[in-house]
This record gives sequence, C-alpha cells and structure tokens, in this order.
Amino acid sequence: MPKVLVSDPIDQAGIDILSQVAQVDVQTKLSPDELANIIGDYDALMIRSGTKVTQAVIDAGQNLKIIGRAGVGVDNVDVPAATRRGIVVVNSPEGNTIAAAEHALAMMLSLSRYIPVADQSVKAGEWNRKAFTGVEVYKKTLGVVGLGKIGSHVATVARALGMKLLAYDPFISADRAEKLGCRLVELDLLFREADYITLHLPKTPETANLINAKTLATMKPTTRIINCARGGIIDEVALADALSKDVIAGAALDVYAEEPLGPDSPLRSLDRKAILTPHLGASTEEAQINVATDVAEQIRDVLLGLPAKSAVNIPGLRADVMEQMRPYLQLAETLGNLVGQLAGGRIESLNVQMQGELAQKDSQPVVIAALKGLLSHALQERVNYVNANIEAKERGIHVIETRDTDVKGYTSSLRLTAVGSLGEHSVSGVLLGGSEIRVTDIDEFPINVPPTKHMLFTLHRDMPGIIGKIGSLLGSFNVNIASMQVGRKIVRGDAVMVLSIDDPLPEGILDEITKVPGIRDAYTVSL
Ligand SMILES: NC(=O)c1ccc[n+]([C@@H]2O[C@H](COP(=O)([O-])OP(=O)(O)OC[C@H]3O[C@@H](n4cnc5c(N)ncnc54)[C@H](O)[C@@H]3O)[C@@H](O)[C@H]2O)c1
Ligand SMILES: O=C(O)[C@H](O)COP(=O)(O)O
Repeated sequence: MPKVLVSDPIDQAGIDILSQVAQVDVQTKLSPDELANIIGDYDALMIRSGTKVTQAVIDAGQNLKIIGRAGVGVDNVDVPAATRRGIVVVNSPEGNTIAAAEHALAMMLSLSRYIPVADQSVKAGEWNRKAFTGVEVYKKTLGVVGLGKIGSHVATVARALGMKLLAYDPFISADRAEKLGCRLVELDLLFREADYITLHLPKTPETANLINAKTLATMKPTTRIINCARGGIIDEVALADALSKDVIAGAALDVYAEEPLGPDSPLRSLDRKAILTPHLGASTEEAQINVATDVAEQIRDVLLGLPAKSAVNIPGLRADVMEQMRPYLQLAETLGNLVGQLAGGRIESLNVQMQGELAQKDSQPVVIAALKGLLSHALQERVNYVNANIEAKERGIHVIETRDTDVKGYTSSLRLTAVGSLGEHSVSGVLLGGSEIRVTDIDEFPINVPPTKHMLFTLHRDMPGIIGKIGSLLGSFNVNIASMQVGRKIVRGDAVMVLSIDDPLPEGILDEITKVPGIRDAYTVSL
C-alpha cells in the first residue's frame, strides 16, 4: 500500500479520502531537516503553508510521486526541483477563494471601525465610545491589485457596499474589469487615488516589495492597505515607518515576509492603525473541507495512476484535456518510444507533425507525450508528463512542431521524425476506431501494424527467399513470431519487415540477421 505523509493540519475529510488507497501518517511541525529524514518512505506528501518543501526534501523523497498543497500558494514548495524529479505538484486553486476574500473584507471593515481595539478596550473594563470613531467604506475608492479569483470576489462584494472600484492587473482585460465594476488603471494612479488598497496577487520577483517607502509616499494620508495575499509584497519596515509617521492611515495584514512573524517585528508594536492576523485567510471550516477534499482526491488519483486535475507543473495538461486527448497521447507516446529506439541514443531533434483533425487540437500535450515516449527507453519511469519537457531541454533536443489540417487518407495522423546516433528515422501512426493504434509507415515504407511489446525491424532488399531465411533463423533460436508485415515502395527495391515476436530477441541473433544476404539493417524495439 502506498504511504502518504500529511505534515500540516488538514481536515479529516482529506485524511478519509487518502485512507481509501494509502497508509496515512500525520506528523506536523517538522523542520525541513526532520522532514528530509523521513520523506524517503513516502509516495505522497500533503501540506499547507506551514511546511517548507526544499530541494533537500525533494532529493530525499526518492519515492515521492506527488506533493499536494491543500490551498492555493505553492511558494513554500521548490516546484522547479519537483518538476526536474518528475514529481507532480497539485493545489486547490479555488477551494479557499471565498474564505480569503471574506477575510480581506472583514479586515477592511475592522480597520475602518477599530473593532479589534474596541473589543479589547471593553474587555478591559472600559466604555470609551469617543476613542473609536471610525470611517465608512460607502462611496470610498477601493483599489484592487490583482483581479483574479479572490480579487474579483472582493470587488463584487465591495461594489455592493457602495464602493468605487479601481483595479490593477496586467493580465486582465479592461472588459473583464468593467464587468466587475472596476476601472482598470495603472498602479501609480491606483496608489494615488485609492482610500483602501487590497492586494490579491502572487508574490513573484516583480511583485516583491511592490509597496515600499517610495510608493507609500504617493498614497493619501487616509489610505488603508489590506494584504491577505502574500508576505513580502509589502516592505514591512517601510510600512511600519509610514504608519507611525501618519503617511497612511492603516494596514491590516494576514501574511508576512517571514512566517511565523518574528517577535521583534516593528509591525507588532503598531497601535490601532494596524491589524495583524496569523495567516487566517483560508481558515474557515468550509474552505478547509474544500481544499482537503480537492487535494486528497488528486493524490488518490495520481497514486492510482490517473491524472491530477490541478497540477501546477504539468504545462497545458489539464485533466479534462488529458481525458479527451488520451488516445492521441498514447499514440504519440508509442510512436515516440518507437522512433527514439530506431534513432538510437543522443537524440538531437524531434519533429512532431500533426495531420488532419489532430492538427486542430492543442499540440502541447501531444508534444509532451511524444517526448515522454522518446525518452522512456533511456529514462524508464523517471520520465513522465511532468518532466518530459525539462528532460528534453536539458538534453538539448530541438523540438519542431508542424501542423497540416488537410485530411490525407486518415482523418488524423501523427508523424515523428527523430535524429539520433543512428541517423534520421521516422514513424507515422493513426488511431483506428478512435483508439486502436496502427503504425502506418516506418522511414516512409508503408506498413499497417499494431505496435506490440517486442518488435524486430529489418531494412532489406526486396528479393525472393529473404523472408523465409529470417523466419528459419528466428525459429532456430526458438523465437516465436506472432505477426509479420513487409512494406516496400517499389518492387525489388528496398523494403522493411516488421515482426512482432513473443519474447525479447536472444543475445547474438541480431548479428546473425544482419549477416543474411540482402539485409541492410536490423533493429529490435521493446515498447
Ligand atoms: N491569506 C490566505 O490565507 C490566502 C488564501 C488564499 C490565497 N491567498 C493568496 O492570494 C493571492 C491571490 O489568489 P487568487 O486565488 O485570487 O489567485 P489568482 O491567480 O486567481 O489571481 C491572481 C491575480 O494576480 C494577477 N497578477 C499577477 N501578477 C500581477 C502583478 N504584477 N500585478 C497585479 N496583478 C498581478 C494575475 O493576473 C491574477 O489575475 C495569491 O497570492 C494567493 O497565494 C492567500
Ligand atoms: O495559499 C493559500 O491557500 C493560503 O495562503 C492558505 O494557506 P494555509 O493553507 O496555510 O492556510
């Protein structure tokens, strides 16, 4: 039974799903070293933001197949390292959207009405109504930075609160922003005009310290900032300084550059102008059930050999696309494997030619599947849909894609041409009845064979007796032939012979075959 390590608090709903297919161990608060020491035993790791999955953890996870992040952000996972090792990283892109959006809205209203400090004051025995006169959000301007899933929900609710909306998101159309009631503007204008600024973008090298001393200085003294996105988007020292000098009016933060927030952080000594919560954006009962279920189901599926629906490191391969394209992906993988072995090692290039209806489909999954097949003889199970692209790049394999939507003979066909240590070779194939693979030519010799586990190919002169000689030779080595086909372009010219054999060819027989008069070349291929 596979083993799954759950290293952050996860809702029981997720554990129950995982337990259907795996032994589940829950061990939280592990340091990266402790995690690296035990991860070698596990096939899957399920985490939230509390676990740091470093390169060392990934290197130690020799059996790891999948890392599941029960939430959105995967910035605590070394995704490139996981990708290189072929480990699928999945998340739950939508499971906590509402929870995070509602937290940001709660922060905005709490900040405006001093709710946390007023509560503390009443509990301390005071009744000070004058000290906590707040401001309304109605008719104020909210600047939404990052108009994705969470930003959009915040905008929708804020609009209902009667706020005017500005948005900055370089990857969103003005049309989409307008539908949400937002005016799409440049960031400097948003900073200058907004009464409230709410951040809902990822932390990337471009967004690190987006809010800093310089940008804070451009804001109004009445501006309040809410960050329920990621720590590090705000320069915390500059923010603390701006708040203490009344450069802006307030800030509510849920996320920090370092988590847990250090005891000496200047943010901790701010007065009522700042509200700090300990990364609670996703902490609702509903969101925790959503994300745990979402991610546990994906871990279960991957452990059962099925595709994951929200893998962050399988480019272009969404589960629904995978399902729809599955027969073509199998065709591409089989042909990739075949042409990879025919072309020998040290592949320099792969040309993926899609013909007919296939040429109208998304080519990326087909190319990835072809590369997976191409590299599978050398890398065995170490190559998969996650790392096939990277492995090909690291080997310097030049990939060319060509499409021709004209239907020629078959409604769809795929042709792969690889150049390797044995020169240039090509194979073409089609799907019969939508799912049965047929190899329809090899090196431009027309054939029609279903691929089988063990195959023998010969290139020979088309002359009487040669097929019989190969048959008797194989018989003398006790090799059973399941099927045989010959393809030729012209009578008595060159021809290829494709033999499906029941077992791998015994040592030495290939040399004997090449000695048969008229045989130019012979290859064995195992799929
Ligand atoms: N506090 C929490 O517990 C919590 C919970 C969930 C999500 N999050 C965080 O909230 C953020 C938003 O999550 P989401 O689910 O809405 O993601 P999303 O991918 O749906 O939206 C992010 C948006 O940011 C935009 N963006 C990217 N770079 C930008 C830039 N330089 N400037 C402006 N916009 C930019 C993208 O175009 C996208 O529209 C993420 O950082 C996520 O990790 C935090
Ligand atoms: O990216 C996320 O989903 C949030 O930051 C939530 O993090 P959490 O799972 O640690 O609460």
